[in-house]
Formats: sequence, C-alpha cells, structure tokens
Amino acid sequence: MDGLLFLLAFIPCEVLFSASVARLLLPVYPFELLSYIWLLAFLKLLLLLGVAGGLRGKWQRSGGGFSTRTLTLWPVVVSLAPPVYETAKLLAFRVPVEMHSGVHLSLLMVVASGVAGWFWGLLWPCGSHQGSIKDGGGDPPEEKGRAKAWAAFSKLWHYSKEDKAYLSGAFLFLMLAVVGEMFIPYYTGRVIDILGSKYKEADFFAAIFFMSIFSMASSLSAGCRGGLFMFTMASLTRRLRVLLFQALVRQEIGFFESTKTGEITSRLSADTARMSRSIAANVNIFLRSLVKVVATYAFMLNISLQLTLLTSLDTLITAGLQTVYNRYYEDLVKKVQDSIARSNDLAGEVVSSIRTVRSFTAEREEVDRYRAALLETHRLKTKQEMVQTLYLLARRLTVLAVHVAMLYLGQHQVQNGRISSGRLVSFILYQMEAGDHIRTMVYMYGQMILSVGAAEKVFQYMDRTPGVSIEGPLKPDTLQGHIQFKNVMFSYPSRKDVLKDVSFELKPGKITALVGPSGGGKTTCVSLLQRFYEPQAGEILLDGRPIDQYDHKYLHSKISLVGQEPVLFTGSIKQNITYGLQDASMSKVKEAAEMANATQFIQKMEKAYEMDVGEQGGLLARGQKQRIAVARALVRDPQVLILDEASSCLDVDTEHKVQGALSRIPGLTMLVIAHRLKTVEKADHIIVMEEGRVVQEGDHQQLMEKDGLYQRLVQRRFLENGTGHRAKEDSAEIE
Ligand SMILES: Nc1ncnc2c1ncn2[C@@H]1O[C@H](COP(=O)(O)OP(=O)(O)OP(=O)(O)O)[C@@H](O)[C@H]1O
Repeated sequence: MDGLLFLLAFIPCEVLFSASVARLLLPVYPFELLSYIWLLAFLKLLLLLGVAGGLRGKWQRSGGGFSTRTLTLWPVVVSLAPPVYETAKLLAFRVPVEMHSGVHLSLLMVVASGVAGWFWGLLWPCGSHQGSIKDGGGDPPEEKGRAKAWAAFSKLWHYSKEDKAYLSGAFLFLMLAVVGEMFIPYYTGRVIDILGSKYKEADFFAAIFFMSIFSMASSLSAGCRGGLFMFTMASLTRRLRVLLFQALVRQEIGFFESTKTGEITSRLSADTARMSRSIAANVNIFLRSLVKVVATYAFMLNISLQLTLLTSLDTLITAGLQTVYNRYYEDLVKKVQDSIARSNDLAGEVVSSIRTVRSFTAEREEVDRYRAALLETHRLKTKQEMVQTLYLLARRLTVLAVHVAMLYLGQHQVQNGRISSGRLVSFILYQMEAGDHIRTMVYMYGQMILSVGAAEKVFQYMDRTPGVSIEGPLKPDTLQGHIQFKNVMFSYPSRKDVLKDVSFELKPGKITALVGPSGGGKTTCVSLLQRFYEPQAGEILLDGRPIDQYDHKYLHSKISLVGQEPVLFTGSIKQNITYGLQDASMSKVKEAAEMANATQFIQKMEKAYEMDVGEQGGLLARGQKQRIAVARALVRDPQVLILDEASSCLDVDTEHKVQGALSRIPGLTMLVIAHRLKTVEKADHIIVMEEGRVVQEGDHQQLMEKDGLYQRLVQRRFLENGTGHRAKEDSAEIE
C-alpha cells in the first residue's frame, strides 16, 4: 500500500513536469537550453520534496511508509539526473544538449529508478534505507544505528583535533602518493608503445625517468603518510584510554556491580584501540582507495569509454559481493570474539578460584567446560574460514570473467586502431588497481562502521553521568562527626527493600555498635554512609547537613572505613597506609601503625615499611592485612571511623589494644559492626537491625534486660560458650 501511495503521489508530478511544463515554457525561454533544463530540475525538485514532506508527515502519524532518506534521495535523483547527464555529456564529449521529455520517458524514469532501488535494497539489505523504494516502516533501526554511528564518528574526529597538524600532513602525503602511483601504469603502457613502434631512445629514457621519479616520490609519500597516521593512532588511543579511565573511576559502585569487569577492560583495551584505528588506519586506507578509484577512472575514461563501462560491471559485482561478504563475515567475527572472551572468562574464573575448585575436586568438570567452550570457538572459526574461501572463489571467478571479456573487447579496439596496445596494457593495469581499491574501500567502510560501533560503546561510558554525584561543595574547617539516618529507604537494583525506614544516630565521641542477623542491612548502612549508593527516600545528615552536599575528597578524609575484607594493593606497606594521600609524613604513618597495633609485625619484616605486600596483599596474613587497613583509616585523622567486621581476624589481645588506642582519640565517632560479643558489649550504644529495620536500641545492659532479639542472640551464643573453654569464649559471637 505504501508503495502504491508513493507512486500515486510521484508519477503525476513527474508527468506534469516532464510532459507539460517542460514543453510549454520552452518556446518563450530566452536563454540556453542547458540552463532551462537546470531550472526545470530545481523546480521539479522543490515540488517533489514538497510531496515527499507530505508523505513523511502522513507516515510519521501512522507509523509506516518509507524512510526520510528515501523520501529525500528519490526526488534529488529523479530531478537532478537529467541536467547532470546533459552537462557531463556536453563537457566530456561536446555532444549538443537535448531536451528529453514526454509521458513515456517520465514513466520509464520512475519505473527504472524504482527497479534500481529495489535491486539496491536486495543487494545491500542493511543499506536498503539508502536507496530502496520500499523500506517499510519509517526510519528502520539500522538507519538509526548508522546515524548514531556517524555521530560517534564525528565525536571521535573531535577528539583527534589535537593531532590536526599530523593528520593534515598525512592527508597531504596521501594525495602525493596517489598522484605519483597513478602515473606508473601510464608510463608502463608508454614504454610498451615505444618498444612496439619505431624505437626512439630519447622517448624511452624520458618515460623510464619519469616513471622512476613518480615511483620514488609516491613511495616516499606513502611511507610518510603511513608513519603519520600510525603516530596519530597511537596518541589518540592513549588519550582516549586516559579519558575513559577518568570517567570510569567516577562512576557509582552500582555501575561496577552491574557491569562485568571483562566488559570494562575490553572497552579500555580493545575498543579504544579499535576506535582510534578507525580514524587513523581505516580512514587512511579508505581515503587512499577513494582517491585512487577516482583518479584511475579518470585515466581509464581517457583511454576507452567502452572498456571503462565494461569494467564498471566488474566493479558493481565486486562491490556487491564484498558488501554481502562483509556483513556475514563481521557477524561471524563478532561471534568468534564473544566465544573467545567466554572461554577466557572461564579460564580466568577457574584460575582465580583454584582453591575452591581444588577443595570441591571440580578440576575435571572445569576442564570439560573449558574444552566445550574451545570447541564452540573452533566450530565458529571453521565456518569463518569456509565463508572466506567461498567469497574468494566467487570474487576470482568474477574477476576472471570480466578480464576475458575485457581482453576480447580490447583486442577488437586495438585491431580497429582505436587504441594502441600500450594503452590497452595501461588500461588493464588501471582496471586491476581500481578493482582492488573498490574492494578495499567497501571493506574499509564496513570496518569504519564497525569500529565506530566500538567508539559508540566507549562514548557511552565516557558520557555517562555517575548515578551518585560527587560534586558537593561543603568543606567545613571543623567537623563534629554527628551522623543521623532519617527514615532511610533503600533498594539495590537487584534487590528491593533492603532498608525500610531506618533511623538512628551516631554521636561524636561515642562508640555505636550495629548488630543483628546476617543480611539485616548493616553493611548497606555503611555503604550509604560512604556514598557508594544514594538512598531512594529519607536522608543522611552529617553535622545537620545532607551528606551529598559535602565535597567528595573531604568527606572521605573525614569518614574512614575499614571493611570486612581489607583490600591492599601491590606496593610497600607505607604506600598502602598512605593510599590516596599525597602528603602523609613517616611519623604519621608510624603513629597510625602503632594505634592499629601493627608496628610489631612491620618492624620484624626485612624492609619494614618498605616491604612489598604482594598482589592484593597476598604476602601478608589476614590479621596483618586488617591491621594495615586500620592504620590506613587512622592516618587521615578521621572524625568518623567505621569498622565493618574489621577485627574479625584479630586475636582478642590485639583487638583490645586497637580499641584502647581508638578510644583515646578525642571526639571520634565510631561505628562498629561486629559479631563478637566482647566487641559489642563495650559500645556506648547498640542498634539492633533485622530485615532492614532497626528493631532495638540501647546499651548492653538495657538490651539484656529486655526480652528481645538482642537478648536471644546473646543467650544463644552464651550458652554455647558456657563450656568454659577460653578459646571458644574469645570467639563468642552474637550471631
Ligand atoms: N551489592 C548488592 N546488590 C544486591 N543486593 C545486595 C548487595 N549487597 C547486599 N545485598 C543484599 O542486601 C541485604 C542486606 O545486606 P547487608 O550486607 O547490608 O547485610 P548485613 O547485615 O551487613 O549482613 P552480614 O552481617 O552478613 O554482613 C542482603 O539480603 C544482601 O543479600
């Protein structure tokens, strides 16, 4: 229906113009016929664009019809083809301008362009919107995708501006290299002609001389062009990586939970490299090929029009084959890459959890899983090779067929004296080059779109606004460390209602303990206090001001956290204690280590504070890691200290010493999450949480007097510890 409506709207306009207006006004038109043809073409273009606009509006409302591109391209092609043809004919062959008009011609034009559009759509299904009449359904998703890809490409271009000078140099050398190369087949043909006819030494040496000059100049320019493009590519990759990393580390914690590490690292490594390649390498090769194709065709047209037309047939078939192949092959490449990534992920997961694998004797299952993943990759790769082989076969057969036809026609033209044999050789050389470059162009175009796709993904991360803003302005000189949770509600993206209307207070100079069954929401409260997430309702106040109004760096220097699993980084003990600080003195480091009761074991080490802790602190025991983590929190003189199960790996003596040292810090607000009774009962205030709610509050004495969850938790464990074993009592846990 849409197609019929399209024809019903366009055919009358076409007929009106070509059959009536065209003839009617001609007798009274005072200027050249060519200008009349151009004038008519523009008038017709305006009319057709108006009709197209009407159709577009109708289809936008009803949600059907053809794409915007088709509705623009069709009027442009149908209107401007005749004047362009007449002008080219006049300029190239000095043939007088003719006025082609009439109903039959108009109908023929509409039908011919319709068939061409249909054929185009068939040959390039993904690009059907570029020219096919019927693309059904407004702007298809691929068109939107491609438009987005081009938007990403122009953005990438923007990031390359810093290398403008190098890129301009590269383009200049590109043109020089192409111009030089273009003359080589010409002089080859000329040499053959000189040798075949009456031999003139001067002509021969002149031809050889120019050929050498052009060869040398083009080789030199090609080298400079390649070098400059590669240099641009390397610096663009580096710049993009830094910018992306900068954007990544600003994202909220939820982003890292919902995005796989492999995906982030592949954006950082593979995608950034691929996108800069699209600017440097792909654009370089694409442009080189484009310029070469245009130049080669100019030379070929100069030699023989018929032979050039025949070559165009080869070009069309080759380009069609390459496009179809590209789409299929790229799809396969993507599948192979995904499959390789899956097997790598699998291997990485097993290696990093080898202890678990070993203790559950799952080695055999893991090897089987890895083998299956590799087999899938192998299957896809075999398919990829097969597709490549079939494509090469089809391409070679086409090239061969066109060559035979060209030699046949060429031989006729030489026999008829229309071209010399030397010029036929030149033509064949040009034709071979043109074919190669058209294939490269189509391939590179596909690669550019593909790499622009990678760029789009990278820009998605680069432009992402962090879910939790870290731009607060507050940096007060003094801070009390008074914290209030007021009716806080919170859900994780993957888990609803984790905190339900939670309200409590942490007072300066006091130790508050957060206790309760596992999964009650204790660590979640800490995460909100650290601004890893944003609560959905309620507010968290620090000294009466919403916590999100504080400056990011300031807030984290005032609120220090020692988490459940102390995370250390590769580097010395000192570097780990001063992590994130630029100006911590050695005496401050030693003081913090002393308070964390870490001095003793550090001094026993060969290099003391300079000792390397290994990857993720792997060379230290868990208790030692925890003490370094405590020292790291204390070295920044926090006003609020959060210990989330921070002493779970410390022996009771050590914990006692650490707590003693901490209690001597004046005005420190301390929040302790612990399962160990000895730790909890010393707290000034205890908050009991269960299933995301605060169910009880008070000190140990008050809570023990009430018949509630706290009492039950304590009694349960106390009964267990009632055996009198000291060791057991030490590890007595509330839950
Ligand atoms: N990052 C997360 N994404 C989704 N759900 C989470 C996440 N972290 C915790 N949860 C869920 O939220 C709930 C509260 O977890 P939370 O870690 O705050 O409890 P907890 O009281 O600290 O437990 P534990 O004492 O075992 O550390 C749990 O049901 C947990 O499964």
